[in-house]
Amino acid sequence: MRLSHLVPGAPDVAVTGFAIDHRKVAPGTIFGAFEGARVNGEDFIPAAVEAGAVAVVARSAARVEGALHVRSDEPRALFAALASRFFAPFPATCVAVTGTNGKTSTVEMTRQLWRMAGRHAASIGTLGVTTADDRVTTGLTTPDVVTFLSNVGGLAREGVTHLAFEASSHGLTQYRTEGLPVAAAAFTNLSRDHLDYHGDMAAYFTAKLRLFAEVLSATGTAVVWRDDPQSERVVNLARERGNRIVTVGEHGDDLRLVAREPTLLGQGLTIRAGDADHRVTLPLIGAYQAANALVAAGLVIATGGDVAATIAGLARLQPVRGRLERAAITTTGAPVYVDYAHTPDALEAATAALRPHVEGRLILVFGAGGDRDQGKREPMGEAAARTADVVIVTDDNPRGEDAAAIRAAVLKGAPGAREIGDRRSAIAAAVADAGAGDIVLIAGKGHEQGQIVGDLVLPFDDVAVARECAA
Ligand SMILES: CC(=O)N[C@H]1[C@@H](OP(=O)(O)OP(=O)(O)OC[C@H]2O[C@@H](n3ccc(=O)[nH]c3=O)[C@H](O)[C@@H]2O)O[C@H](CO)[C@@H](O)[C@@H]1O[C@H](C)C(=O)N[C@@H](C)C(=O)N[C@H](CCC(=O)O)C(=O)O
Ligand SMILES: Nc1ncnc2c1ncn2[C@@H]1O[C@H](COP(=O)(O)OP(=O)(O)OP(=O)(O)O)[C@@H](O)[C@H]1O
Ligand SMILES: N[C@H](CCC[C@H](N)C(=O)O)C(=O)O
Ligand SMILES: [Mg+2]
Repeated sequence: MRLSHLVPGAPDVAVTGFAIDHRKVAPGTIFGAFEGARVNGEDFIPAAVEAGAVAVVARSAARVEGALHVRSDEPRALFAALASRFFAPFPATCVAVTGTNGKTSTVEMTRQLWRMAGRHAASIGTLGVTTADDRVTTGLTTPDVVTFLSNVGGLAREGVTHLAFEASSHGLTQYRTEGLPVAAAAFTNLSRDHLDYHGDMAAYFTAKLRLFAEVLSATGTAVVWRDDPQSERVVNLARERGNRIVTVGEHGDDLRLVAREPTLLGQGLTIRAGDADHRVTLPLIGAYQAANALVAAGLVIATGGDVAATIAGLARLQPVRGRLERAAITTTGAPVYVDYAHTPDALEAATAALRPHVEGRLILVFGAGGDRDQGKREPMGEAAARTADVVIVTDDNPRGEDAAAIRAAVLKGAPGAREIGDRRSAIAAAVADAGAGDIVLIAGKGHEQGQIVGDLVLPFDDVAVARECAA
């Protein structure tokens, strides 16, 4: 590709790639220099030019010498638009999911439902880039724009026609997922998280709404979990923009959840679509998993899927890694579940999912991550104390913070809880304590494979540790 094709009036030189990190610049690269939360990318412009950048996308105020300065008031947006032309073509049908909780589950279920319908489908999110036969992790829920667009282009080259991806609030604020046509966008729910980055709930919600205000195609469909109090704003925004709207949930118009009865291994759902009631057994427990399954079905139907076949497909959904995953049974017969709940709302959802199955006590092991929203810690403790019978507060990725201080903040909300900092010891104590009729829930890390302490990632897998402790 030639620079002059991307930027009118630019020199006719070859463009070999895109980078937002000066350390990844090679001769022929277009460098995006952005002001970040930690450092100012504009400081690396001279180094990028030195490494061979042919153009730099940056604010007008930035200084660029020795390469073309492509100016923009919103350089991240312009950079994404140029990069998308370089990495295209993309899968014909792309859909995105935002919301505080449920993004990973929903994109994974969407991918599975498409596959059942014979589509060549993939998902991108916290679990990585997932196709029918492969999964590669990227480290972030929504990878940086270059990683994202190059992966999406790569999937299209492999023959993927249907892509569901997670749009995190960080990703939306930083224009990480721009430049490809988004046929449908889903909203799962809104509750407290990430206020360290966004400041307050209003700014956090505005970041999420960008998906509907700017990223979703003008001709696309908004798929909305209607039981969330904040869904009104999403519906109004979509209406103002003239998007088609598909609402799902007990208050949904298009896929109405009429009844939900927990069974031993799942739940029976009655879903009203149009005039017809469809009954299906979802092989997953918990209201939250039913919610995500309905949003996924909404996305598939919004992009042309058959209504009856899509709903019937819910009966064959496979569990999502690390989301209410049954890891082990203790020697006393107590099931041990692993879940990725890392917000107050998610802890409520995960404990509520298990409660109908508890005959004795619900024993909850969890902590809160370091270098993340400090204000969610006490509410997480409160949610735990309110919904579980026995609470053990432990460590979850302390990162750069003092682990004991994080636990103390959580314990403020759960004064009666036990404190066992070492996560393996905490899991061992819960497993040892569990008797017949009890259930153990280990929350916060789900699929994660490491405990981040300082700059180190120490190998750690809740499922594996639960199995070792239960053996
Ligand atoms: C807070 C946040 O979102 N940070 C991410 C973001 O940083 P930023 O744009 O603010 O960048 P910065 O580090 O200040 O640097 C500014 C610019 O200078 C560049 N740079 C920086 C250093 C250098 O030597 N050379 C250089 O060119 C950077 O590439 C960047 O473009 O862009 C960086 C480059 O892509 C990411 O690595 C970084 O993720 C950090 C590691 C992170 O922990 N992010 C988490 C919080 C995150 O994004 N989480 C979300 C939400 C999770 C969820 O709830 O689902 C996610 O989508 O994963
Ligand atoms: N629809 C939902 N409503 C409430 N809680 C949910 C819902 N879906 C998932 N959860 C809770 O949130 C946890 C994380 O779910 P999931 O990974 O699907 O969300 P996510 O939005 O991708 O999270 P992240 O922000 O980390 O990427 C689950 O393990 C569960 O405890
Ligand atoms: N996407 C979330 C994941 C949190 C997972 C939890 N284990 C933690 O480290 O807090 C975040 O980056 O805030
Ligand atoms: Mg996720």
